[in-house]
Amino acid sequence: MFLLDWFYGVLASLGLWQKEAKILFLGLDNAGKTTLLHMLKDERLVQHQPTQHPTSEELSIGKIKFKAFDLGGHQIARRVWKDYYAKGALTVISRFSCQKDVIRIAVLLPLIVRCVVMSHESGMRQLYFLVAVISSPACHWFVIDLVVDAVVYLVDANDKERFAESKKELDALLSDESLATVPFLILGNKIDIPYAASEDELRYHLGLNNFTTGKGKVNLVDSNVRPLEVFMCSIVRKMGYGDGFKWMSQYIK
Ligand SMILES: Nc1nc2c(ncn2[C@@H]2O[C@H](COP(=O)(O)OP(=O)(O)OP(=O)(O)O)[C@@H](O)[C@H]2O)c(=O)[nH]1
Ligand SMILES: [Mg+2]
Repeated sequence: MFLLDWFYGVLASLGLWQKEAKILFLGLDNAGKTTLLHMLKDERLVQHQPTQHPTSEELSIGKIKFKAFDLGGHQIARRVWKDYYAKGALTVISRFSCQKDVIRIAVLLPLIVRCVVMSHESGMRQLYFLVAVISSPACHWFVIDLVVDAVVYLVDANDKERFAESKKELDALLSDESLATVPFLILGNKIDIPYAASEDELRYHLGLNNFTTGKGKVNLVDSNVRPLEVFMCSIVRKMGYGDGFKWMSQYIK
């Protein structure tokens, strides 16, 4: 009971109680994604090796579900980010999940042919997923689970030399059609370090001055505007990210 109360308390304090949120943790290597995930999971500060392979953490008690995908931030790992939010083929697969196998294959076959014809890398990635889905029901459910509710994008606010690199990756995510309506929480991490950038500085360097949608309760339902805000935080000091998650939770359906 103690565990349940504690867990409820953590999620409620982050505004995620009774929500089924699937959240991607993205950002350059060394930004603090894994540290944050484990802080959310068991409030412990753990020193991690750089993440080599995508991992996910799912916690579920009663109606509470919270699933976070921690995708590594180093250059090779960034190549798979898209696999976790791309729509298109993956969405089609999920639509036909409940049908009989024969219908599924009839629908998927033309897609497979299309993937083979597409010679570039993304065609091969889609092909890989299609084959995995057909051959394994488990894989299939894994793919369905990848519809994203929100992106938490972490930036090391102390690593000013990499702001441009971080902006480049962020811009690519923000301009991706698949994420057009997905809320973005930008966390400027490591403000416990004295020379870390200020919030204004970070906004400026990430080119977000005209794109943030406001802290607090801002109704964007009819506006066609994607929720996006910057919050500064220190994960090691357990400060700042709670406000960010509360802000984000109002936009998770
Ligand atoms: N000073 C300070 N260091 C932090 C903070 N959060 C994380 N770190 C440190 O930053 C380093 C990288 O953290 P990780 O969580 O491994 O970073 P990551 O984003 O998962 O990196 P990749 O797995 O390589 O993509 C670790 O040494 C952490 O201890 C913070 O709030 N303040
Ligand atoms: Mg990591």
